[in-house]
Amino acid sequence: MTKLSVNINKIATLRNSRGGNVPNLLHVAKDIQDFGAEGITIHPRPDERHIRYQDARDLPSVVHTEYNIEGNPIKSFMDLVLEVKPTQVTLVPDAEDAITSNAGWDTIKYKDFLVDVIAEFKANNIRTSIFVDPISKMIEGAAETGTDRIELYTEAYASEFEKGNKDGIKPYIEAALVANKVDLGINAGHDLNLENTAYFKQNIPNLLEVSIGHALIAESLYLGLENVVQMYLQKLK
Ligand SMILES: CC(=O)[C@@H](O)[C@H](O)COP(=O)(O)O
Ligand SMILES: NCC(=O)COP(=O)(O)O
Repeated sequence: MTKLSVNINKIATLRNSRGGNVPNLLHVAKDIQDFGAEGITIHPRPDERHIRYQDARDLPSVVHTEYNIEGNPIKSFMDLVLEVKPTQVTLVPDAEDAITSNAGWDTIKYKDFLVDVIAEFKANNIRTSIFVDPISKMIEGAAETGTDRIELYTEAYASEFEKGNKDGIKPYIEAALVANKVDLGINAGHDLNLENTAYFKQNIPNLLEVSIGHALIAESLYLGLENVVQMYLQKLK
């Protein structure tokens, strides 16, 4: 069984573009869970361009499934996560000015740093996951940090899949086999969508969770537009 955690960053992007509270992030998070999703993911960035730190504090009032907070463990992020105490924290080594996450951790170079950060979160009963590329030695390095899980960075898979190359899954299968061997739980995410998610799931042994945001929100617009346009036409009769 693979859990779906919906990343709601893009709902906050849309809300922030007008300065008001439409769409209402808490309402959307509540609906997503009512519709069956098993988790809510957010990735507050230091510039708060989408999720604000206050959103992270407000969401526990409605999130009754798994609450996953992703981000680079700079001091303000660590303080926030330790205050909010989500189900899971996913550590992502993204630069402050990155448009989106664009690489996994070098778990060998940053081992000592990761060991300390992970120990602090685990001491506070927060499950830990670290974002990694599908490279065997990075998975083995992840196991040395004490993390509970890894999140496989799926951008490369998604981009190969879009080109029609299903072999893009191969490094992920190898990485998953290593993770299984060293007893790390496996999550995955980034650019997963309605086209490529099933094939990924079918091929990755013991995939515990996927977090999906950008495509899922875009697909919700595509699939919901006809209904809403028809509803407006009714109003205008
Ligand atoms: C780690 C990861 O892949 C996601 O958190 C993704 O980076 C979403 O963040 P943005 O919505 O800011 O692109
Ligand atoms: N961890 C990945 C995530 O939360 C969503 O990534 P994306 O679907 O927005 O690319």
